[in-house]
Amino acid sequence: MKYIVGIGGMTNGGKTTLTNNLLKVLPNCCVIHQDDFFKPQDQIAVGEDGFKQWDVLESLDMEAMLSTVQAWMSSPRKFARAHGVSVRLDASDTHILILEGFLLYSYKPLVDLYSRRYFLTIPYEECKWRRSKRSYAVPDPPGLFDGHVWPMYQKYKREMEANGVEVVYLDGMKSREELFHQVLEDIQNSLLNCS
Ligand SMILES: Nc1ncnc2c1ncn2[C@@H]1O[C@H](COP(=O)(O)OP(=O)(O)OP(=O)(O)O)[C@@H](O)[C@H]1O
Ligand SMILES: NC(=O)c1ccc[n+]([C@@H]2O[C@H](CO)[C@@H](O)[C@H]2O)c1
Ligand SMILES: [Mg+2]
Repeated sequence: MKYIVGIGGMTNGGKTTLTNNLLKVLPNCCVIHQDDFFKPQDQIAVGEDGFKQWDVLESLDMEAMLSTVQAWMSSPRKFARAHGVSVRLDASDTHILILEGFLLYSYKPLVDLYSRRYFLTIPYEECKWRRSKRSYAVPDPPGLFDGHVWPMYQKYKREMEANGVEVVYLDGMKSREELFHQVLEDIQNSLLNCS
């Protein structure tokens, strides 16, 4: 069985942390990070607001991300081997793929491929605080969070809800451990229901 999990949601919600914890324990589990598909800086549009528009879908090479997902779908075993993931030879033959990123549910060709879509959220103040402590490959210019990051987050979330995309909301204020156990248990239950 092939099982695709989305760990999506807002910037600094804890997506990468949760994903890395799940990867340590889930068998036959590969990962694709959406952040690896950002276009080069010179291809990022500058908005009327003067900010580079990093937080829009057009700043990501989603076709390339989709191709990578399709490569996993056509042969999870080969994909795992190529990415250094050890494959267990047990009877169930379940293969899991985690897609991790901030705009997972806004690109139509991917939306229906998920078996389960998680969406991490934290309050505005916490998000702004966590983000201010981070250093990205391209540092945030002053005002980017309120001028671009937060409004784009709200816009895409509104669209996702309007489109009726079903997600499991996760409270990113819970501890790392609690989130890990909650999601692991949920994935295990959902896998049992699928098989
Ligand atoms: N459950 C948690 N409670 C408190 N802090 C957390 C929790 N999970 C992650 N963090 C911290 O919050 C910050 C963001 O975490 P992480 O990088 O996992 O988020 P992300 O959603 O992947 O963010 P990005 O938008 O940069 O991809 C990090 O400093 C991390 O250590
Ligand atoms: N990874 C990058 O190239 C990059 C560059 C500039 C900004 N970002 C930020 O990453 C977040 C998603 O994880 C988004 O909010 C981007 O602003 C990433
Ligand atoms: Mg991350």
